[in-house]
Amino acid sequence: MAQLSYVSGSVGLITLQNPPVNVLSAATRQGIMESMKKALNDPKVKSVVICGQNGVFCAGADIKEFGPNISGPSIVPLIYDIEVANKPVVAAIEGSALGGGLELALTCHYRIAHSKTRLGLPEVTLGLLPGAGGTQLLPRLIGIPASLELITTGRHITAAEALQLGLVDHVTQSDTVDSAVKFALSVEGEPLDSRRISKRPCPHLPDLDAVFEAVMQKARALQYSFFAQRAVGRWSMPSGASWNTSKARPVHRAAVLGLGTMGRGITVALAQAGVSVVAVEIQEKQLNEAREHVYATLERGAQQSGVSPSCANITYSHDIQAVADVDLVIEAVLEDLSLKEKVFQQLSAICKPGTLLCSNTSSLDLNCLASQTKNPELVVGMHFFAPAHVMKLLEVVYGSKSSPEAVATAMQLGKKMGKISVAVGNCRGFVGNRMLKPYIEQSYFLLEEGATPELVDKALEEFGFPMGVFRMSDLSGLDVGWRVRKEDGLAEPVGTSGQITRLRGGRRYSPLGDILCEHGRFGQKTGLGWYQYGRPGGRVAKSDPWVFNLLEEYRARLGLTARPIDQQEVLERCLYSLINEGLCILEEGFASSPEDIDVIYVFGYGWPKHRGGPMFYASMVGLATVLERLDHYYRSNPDVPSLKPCKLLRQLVASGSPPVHKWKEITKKIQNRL
Ligand SMILES: C[C@H](O)[C@H](C)C(=O)SCCNC(=O)CCNC(=O)[C@H](O)C(C)(C)COP(=O)([O-])OP(=O)([O-])OC[C@H]1O[C@@H](n2cnc3c(N)ncnc32)[C@H](O)[C@@H]1OP(=O)([O-])[O-]
Repeated sequence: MAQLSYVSGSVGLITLQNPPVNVLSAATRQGIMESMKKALNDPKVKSVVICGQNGVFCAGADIKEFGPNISGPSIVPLIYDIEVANKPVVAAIEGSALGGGLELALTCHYRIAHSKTRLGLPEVTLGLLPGAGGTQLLPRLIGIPASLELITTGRHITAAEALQLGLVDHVTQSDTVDSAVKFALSVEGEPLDSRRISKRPCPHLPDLDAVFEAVMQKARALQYSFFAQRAVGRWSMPSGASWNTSKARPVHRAAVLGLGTMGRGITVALAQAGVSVVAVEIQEKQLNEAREHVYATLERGAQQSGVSPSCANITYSHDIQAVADVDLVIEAVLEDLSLKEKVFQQLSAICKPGTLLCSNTSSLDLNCLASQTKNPELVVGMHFFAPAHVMKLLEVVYGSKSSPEAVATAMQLGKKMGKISVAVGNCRGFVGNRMLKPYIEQSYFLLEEGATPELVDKALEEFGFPMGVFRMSDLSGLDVGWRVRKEDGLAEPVGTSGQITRLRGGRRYSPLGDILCEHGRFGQKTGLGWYQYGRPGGRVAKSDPWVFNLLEEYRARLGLTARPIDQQEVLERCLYSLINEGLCILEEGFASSPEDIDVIYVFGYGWPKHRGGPMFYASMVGLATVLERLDHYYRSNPDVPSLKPCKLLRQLVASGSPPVHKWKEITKKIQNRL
């Protein structure tokens, strides 16, 4: 499970051979030990290179071996013997170097990594800590803060980040083993003491407590998120109805109406959950494309999970009558209120009594849809997030007439589909999208005042979002928001009046997004948005001089003077306005707990899990600080109501800023007064 060969005359090449990912099983450890001994005792060998077969270095200890009776040589003395070797040992790292695999590389004297390698110490995701020296070697190599972050999050890093941290000595784009052999030849005979990491003193960190506190804060956030994710299942409605007083109905057959992107994803998710699906699409071409797309997606999913595809669960039809005998319908037609109202009228007439009628709408008023039916108590929203068969979050939206049984049924179906279902009220945008509005609004205002999309996105991505607001908007499509703003009468085409106005109904408004759309810049789908992507459908965002020129002309035309804006201001204005909106939602009773809001943002909007969620983060920053900063920004932007601190925030601060799990009492008091 490890083989020694001789290359370039004096290099002993040890190849780990335990497909597919060269885990350190007993036989592999035995093979490494024997090969290393042979190489070190062979006078012809002047240096050693360790690599992995199949383009993977090593995925760590063999998890299948975990248990009381691990056989074979222990891993710790094995890798220690490498470090004390009197010939240079070079790790040729490609594919993955994870856990014990990275620890093996750390005991080598040098590390050469291919540019596509992923490295990390993921033990914490297995409930372990690195057990082969990683906790001692890593801090001595890259320092305590970076080591703590890698060990406590278990995240994988790229070769580029590893090089930047000093974790590897060289990154290659060519053949990794060749590069490592050449490197080994170049260091033969060099002194090795300075290359033995365990010999280095552990770095002294003056603010070690603060660093550990930051780690503890992440741990607290992850633990909070763990429990919040479970708390949302104990939902309640303003009427007092709740999860333990409402009985869900069984759903054996469900229909999906409208097989666009969302309808297809919902069909896949239902089929994968073992629910029999009637997939209905009136346009023949769209129906056929959907059938192929769903089949291919199920096939791919089956290959990954090893479960047989569930296509037998799905029947397709272009006739809405096909939904007559299902238990529940999920409508996913175009986001157009009048069209949806017509559909709900038809469904109410066609479906058997007791059928639940659900809409996948992302922000339209559920009460309008319910009012088109004979049984408005059977209407709820099931707001999925694209791609619907992947994203974990499901907002279950109750209208004013939705029955607790209908909510319980939708919540249970969501859970059966592998979703994290959160019950929310029927305000505009529900919870997630409603909070997104001030977040995006502030990002536009920051551009007007001097920021660039790159600066804003960098601040948000360093905070932990997978994508900053502008890259995210380019991904989801700028035309989506543009359509809503036009329907709301906000997006006036600049061409007509020639004037650019920045007030709508007495409130500050930025038409920057509208201007991009008027130029056909919808984001990735058109290849141009806040960034350029090379071609329609391109994924790699590159700065676009056109955007910088637009911002300069725009500011000049409006007499705006750009000022320096730092990352802290970006975070405060984007995140605190979002947090404030979330507190308004709590105050108005459209979410029943701060945990609901945090779970929605972590699982639906990319909020970094190690920061707990907007509400938890606000409590960590300090509610008094959030209040003070919002007051500050509102004073200088009185025409931006989303910066005005809400009553609940003031009440919480006045009550001594209690921890998140104690907010409910105060929220109830305010709601009762509403
Ligand atoms: C001492 C030390 O301090 C401590 C104590 C430790 O080291 S603890 C261990 C720490 N290491 C890990 O946590 C790494 C876990 N693995 C991965 O993250 C991924 O595998 C991968 C490396 C990124 C490749 O992903 P992939 O998508 O290309 O392939 P795959 O489908 O995932 O995996 C391909 C096949 O390899 C199996 N496999 C992968 N890693 C394994 C491991 N560490 N042990 C046993 N089997 C493993 C996996 O089950 C699958 O097998 P089968 O199902 O086909 O029979």
